Amino acid sequence: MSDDLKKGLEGVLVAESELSSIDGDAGRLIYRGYTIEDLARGASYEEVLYLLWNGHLPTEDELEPFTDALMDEREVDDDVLATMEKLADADEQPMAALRTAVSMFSAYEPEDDADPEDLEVTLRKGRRITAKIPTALAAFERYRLGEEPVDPHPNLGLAANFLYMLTGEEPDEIAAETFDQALILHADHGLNASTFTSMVIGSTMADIYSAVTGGISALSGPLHGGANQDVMEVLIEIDESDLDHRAWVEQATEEGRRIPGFGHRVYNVKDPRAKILQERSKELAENGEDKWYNYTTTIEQFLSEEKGLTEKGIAPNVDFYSGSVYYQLGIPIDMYTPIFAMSRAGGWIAHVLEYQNSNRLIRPRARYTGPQDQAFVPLEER
Ligand SMILES: CC(=O)SCCNC(=O)CCNC(=O)[C@H](O)C(C)(C)COP(=O)(O)OP(=O)(O)OC[C@H]1O[C@@H](n2cnc3c(N)ncnc32)[C@H](O)[C@@H]1OP(=O)(O)O
Ligand SMILES: O=C([O-])CC(=O)C(=O)O
Repeated sequence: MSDDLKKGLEGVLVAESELSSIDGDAGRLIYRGYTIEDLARGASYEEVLYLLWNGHLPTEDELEPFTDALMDEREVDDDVLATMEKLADADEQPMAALRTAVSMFSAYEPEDDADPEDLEVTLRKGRRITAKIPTALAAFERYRLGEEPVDPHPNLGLAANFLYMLTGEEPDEIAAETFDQALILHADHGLNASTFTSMVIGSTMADIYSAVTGGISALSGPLHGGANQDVMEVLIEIDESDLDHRAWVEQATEEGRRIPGFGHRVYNVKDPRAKILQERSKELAENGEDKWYNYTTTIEQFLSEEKGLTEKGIAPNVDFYSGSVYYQLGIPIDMYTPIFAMSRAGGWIAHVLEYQNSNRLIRPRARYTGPQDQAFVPLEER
C-alpha cells in the first residue's frame, strides 16, 4: 500500500463526474458546463435539478411534466407531520428534524419492493425526497410557532412554495426570485463533504433515503453547511457587542477565533456564489434594513485587506453572504442550514446516481499507528 497519507483527502481524486467543476484559483463554478452566474440569472431551481439529474437543460415540453411530478409529490404523510409536531414540541433543531423526516419518508415510499440497483427507481425516489423536504421543513417551523402547517400552493414552484408554506403568505417577486437563486447556487459543488458522504453510502448500494440522510448529517457541521447559521449568529453578536464591528473582528481574530464563512478547501479566492449572494443582499438592503449588508462587506474588506487573508488564499465562501440574505427574507436563523440541505439534496441524488451507474465500493485505508504484538490478558487478570 502506498504510504502517501492525504489528511482530509485533500486533492485526492476518487471519481470522474460530469456534474460540476470548481476552478479554485479563478473562482469559477460550472454545473454541466454552464456557469453558475448564467444559471442563477436565467434558470429556475427546477431547471437546474433537471439539468443535474438528466444531463441537459429541459425544453419547455420537458420542464412542464417534470415540475408537475415534483408538485404532485410534495405532500408528506400525516405520520411525518405528527413527528414534526412532536419534534417541534421537544425543541429539536430543524436540521435534526429534517434528518428524521427524510428517514421517515422511506416508510411511505410506493416503490419500496423495487430492485435497489434500478437507477430509474432511485431517481424517482430522489425526486420524491426533493419534493417533500420543503413541506416537512415548513411544517416543522409552523408547529414551532404554534400554528398548523400550510398545504402546498397549487401554482407555486419549489422555492416560492416553500416561503409560502413557511408563512402562509405568497412571497413577493423579489423574495421568490432571490430564494430560487439561493437554491440554484447551493445545488451542487463537486465532492464536498456531504456529497462524498452520500456517495460513500450509495457505493454500498444502500438506498437513496440512507444516502440523503447521511448527506444531511454531514452538512450540519459548522465546518460545512452549518457555517451559514454561524455567520448570522456572529453578525448578531457583533451587533449586540459594545465594540464597533471592525474592532470586534480584530479582537476575535487576535483571540484566534475563526470567522465562519471564510476559507475553503478548494477556493483560494472569493467563492463565485458569495459574489452573487452579496449582490442579492445589497439589493434587499436597499429595500429596507442595511445593517447586515454593511457589516458583512466591512468585515470582508477588513479581513481580506487589512488582515491579509486574501494573500493567504482565505476568502468569503458561499455561507458568508447567504445568512444576511435569508435574514432579510425573514427566515429563522436555524433554518438556514436545512435550506442548504433542501437545495443540495438535488446534488447528492445526482452524484449517487452518477456513481452507482459504474459503482465501485468506496473503501479507503488508514495508516495504523497503534501498538503491535500486545499480549492478551483475560478480563479477570487485568
Ligand atoms: C458550504 C461550505 O462548506 S463552505 C465552508 C464553510 N465553513 C466555514 O466557513 C467555517 C470556517 N472555515 C474553515 O473552518 C475552513 O476554512 C474550512 C474547514 C472550510 C476549510 O478548511 P481546510 O481546507 O482544512 O483549511 P485549514 O483548516 O487547514 O486552514 C488552512 C489555513 O487557513 C486558516 N483559515 C481557514 N479558515 C479560516 C477562517 N475562517 N478564518 C481565519 N483563518 C482561517 C487556518 O487557520 C489555516 O492557517 P495556518 O495554515 O496558518 O494554520
Ligand atoms: O465544496 C466544499 O467543500 C464546500 C462547499 O462550498 C459546498 O459544499 O458548497
